[in-house]
Amino acid sequence: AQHDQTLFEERHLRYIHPLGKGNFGSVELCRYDPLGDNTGELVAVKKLQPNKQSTLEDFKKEVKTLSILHCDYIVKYRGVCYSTGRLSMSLVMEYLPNGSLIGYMENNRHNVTPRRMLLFASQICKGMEYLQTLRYVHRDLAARNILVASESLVKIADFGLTKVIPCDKEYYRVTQPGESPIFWYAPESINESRFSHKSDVWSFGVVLHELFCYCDTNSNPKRVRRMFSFKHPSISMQLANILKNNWRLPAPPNCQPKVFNENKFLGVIIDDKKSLTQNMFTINFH
Ligand SMILES: CC(C)(Nc1nc(-c2c[nH]c3ncc(Cl)cc23)ncc1F)C(=O)NCC(F)(F)F
Repeated sequence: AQHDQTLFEERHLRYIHPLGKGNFGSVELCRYDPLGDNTGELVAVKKLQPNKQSTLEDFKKEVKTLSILHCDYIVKYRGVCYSTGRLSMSLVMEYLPNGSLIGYMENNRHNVTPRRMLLFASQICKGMEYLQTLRYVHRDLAARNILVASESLVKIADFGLTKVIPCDKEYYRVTQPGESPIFWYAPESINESRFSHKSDVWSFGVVLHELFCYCDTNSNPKRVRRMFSFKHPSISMQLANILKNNWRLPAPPNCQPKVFNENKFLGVIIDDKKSLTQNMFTINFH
């Protein structure tokens, strides 16, 4: 039978070091080295950490989701690795050495121009537009979940919270919201645990803010974010209230007027009536 490229044998998977903890699992850098001569390729391996929130079922859904996504702006699925005895499985993805957008923006602050930020934003938009055509809602769109493939390419990653919108509805209601990143949540997600393409558009607006703040957690967003970072009923109630009173994220420091003016990002309110790419293309890139 033709060799299955998506099946990784555990015995050839060499652990190198941890990459980080995502939704429902930890991701490690490994080298898949069947020849045993260190010429194998580097891969990011996500191991399921079964706990109260996450189950093998959820993990299998995440694997299934990533395996059918084929888009330049989404981290590539490489395959799965079943551990001996098939007690658990791991998700194997391409490894991008530049890491997440947060670290990249902090380390490359001086040579990332607003033009490059807009390029990154438009790529995230196209990745999200692709997800939307398949009726997927990411639910955790944030700069920490964007990977930098090169100085001119970023990719969306961490599909641990991604859900498919049922055909007869326009939104997905979450039953037991776990540790929620409420700073990135649209009002209806905070108040009713409702998620849709529109709530992804809202999160995209927060990612724009992160981008134009160079993902600098020390600027005002840090104070704002610290107010909302931990999930606490009164905190999410507070956030819901000030959003209801039309508070919005302040302009990023030294952000040009053409990008942010009158409390509107990029000259337009990120209009949740349109798809992400339409939003992006109503913004005239210079
Ligand atoms: C949970 C995990 C591991 N965290 C990190 N991944 C990588 C990291 C660096 N290179 C990578 N290549 C592939 C993948 Cl899946 C992750 C990385 N670098 C730093 C991280 F904290 C992650 O998935 N974060 C979302 C992402 F950064 F990927 F958008």
